Amino acid sequence: MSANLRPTGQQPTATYESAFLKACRREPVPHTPVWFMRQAGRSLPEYLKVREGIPMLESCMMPELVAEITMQPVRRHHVDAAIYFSDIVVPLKAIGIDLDIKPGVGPVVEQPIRSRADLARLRDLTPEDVWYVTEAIGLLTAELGSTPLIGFAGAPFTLASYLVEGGPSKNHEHTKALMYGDPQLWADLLDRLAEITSVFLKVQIEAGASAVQLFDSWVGALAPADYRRSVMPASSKVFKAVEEYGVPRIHFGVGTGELLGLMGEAGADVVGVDWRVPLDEAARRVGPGKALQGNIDPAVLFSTPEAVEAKAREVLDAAADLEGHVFNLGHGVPPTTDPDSLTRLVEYVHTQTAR
Ligand SMILES: O=C(O)CCc1c2[nH]c(c1CC(=O)O)Cc1[nH]c(c(CC(=O)O)c1CCC(=O)O)Cc1[nH]c(c(CC(=O)O)c1CCC(=O)O)Cc1[nH]c(c(CCC(=O)O)c1CC(=O)O)C2
Repeated sequence: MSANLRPTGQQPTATYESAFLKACRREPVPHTPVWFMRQAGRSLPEYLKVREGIPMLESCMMPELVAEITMQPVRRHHVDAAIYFSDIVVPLKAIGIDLDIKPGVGPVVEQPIRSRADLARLRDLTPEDVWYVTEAIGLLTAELGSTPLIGFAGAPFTLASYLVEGGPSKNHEHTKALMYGDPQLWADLLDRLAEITSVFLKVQIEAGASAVQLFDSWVGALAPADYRRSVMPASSKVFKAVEEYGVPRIHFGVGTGELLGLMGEAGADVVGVDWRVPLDEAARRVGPGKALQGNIDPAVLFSTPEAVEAKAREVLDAAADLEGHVFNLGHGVPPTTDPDSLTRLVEYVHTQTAR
């Protein structure tokens, strides 16, 4: 069993009692926990140094390197959780999809998936396909001590968008064309992706991840009725598949103000909110029984320290009456962020909320 779960009748572990996991469980916390999406990576000079000459997807398959990169922001910023260094397309690469992450572009799929025959290329993922994940998390849990590790995966809609478009897309035309034009093929594609994603998350939890985040980055492109009909069944399937582990499940997307209630309903314990909706209003939309994560605008990090503090104060004030709050940005750390602004932000939130 994962070291992070509370075995019945035994003393809870220090990880279980961490501020991050307590906030996810909506229990009282010693301070508001903080971590940042994309906290590892290009904003850190130490990352650029160890990644030199190693392509992104290759680096994700090198356990020692993954563990080192995952630890870097924990050491530097004193965040309350680590996030496993990987990418949402890693499980697709692991089952043999011909994709690459092109610098300055993002994930690119050589032959997009648009027909029933294409669907056959999405075979099951096995734990052996991602042996490096199990190995890296083994190294990490030893080094992290009581700091929890968050595992993550891309949600079926966002993965489908990359597969159907063949790369990053603004308007998701091919994806939506398939969703509206061939609902059965679409449902089968999302179901396939839900299976793959479920295995990928299970591998991370069984290796020692204390929480998981399902990124549906691009689902904000949909109206609520389409989300409910065409996406929610697959996302729910993923959350259900990992329910038995009892670790908090976080769900996040960008521009999802109109979907927050449904994303919670899909099976999340914690709903991630981008910067467009204040957290008190987000809590109203999500309803009781869920913690929230977010939601300072990442662009504010390029402003003065005083402006960052003022925005952080605004976020904390809006979060004052939440059942549980995990402080984060409203999306990932931009690659050119000054890392000192993140270190200062963590310290600010910790001191402002120390109880
Ligand atoms: O714009 C696009 O559609 C392409 C985005 C893109 C992806 N992987 C990518 C890129 C290229 C790039 O970032 O330049 C390629 C990618 N993924 C990653 C990196 C490292 C970095 O950001 O500097 C990079 C850049 C690679 C490089 O160093 O050259 C790592 C990554 N992706 C992701 C995560 C999980 C997290 O955010 O914490 C993490 C781990 C971060 C960590 O350990 O702290 C998640 C991810 N990857 C991806 C998405 C989809 C949407 C999005 O990026 O906004 C998402 C989910 C999200 O951020 O909402 C796809």
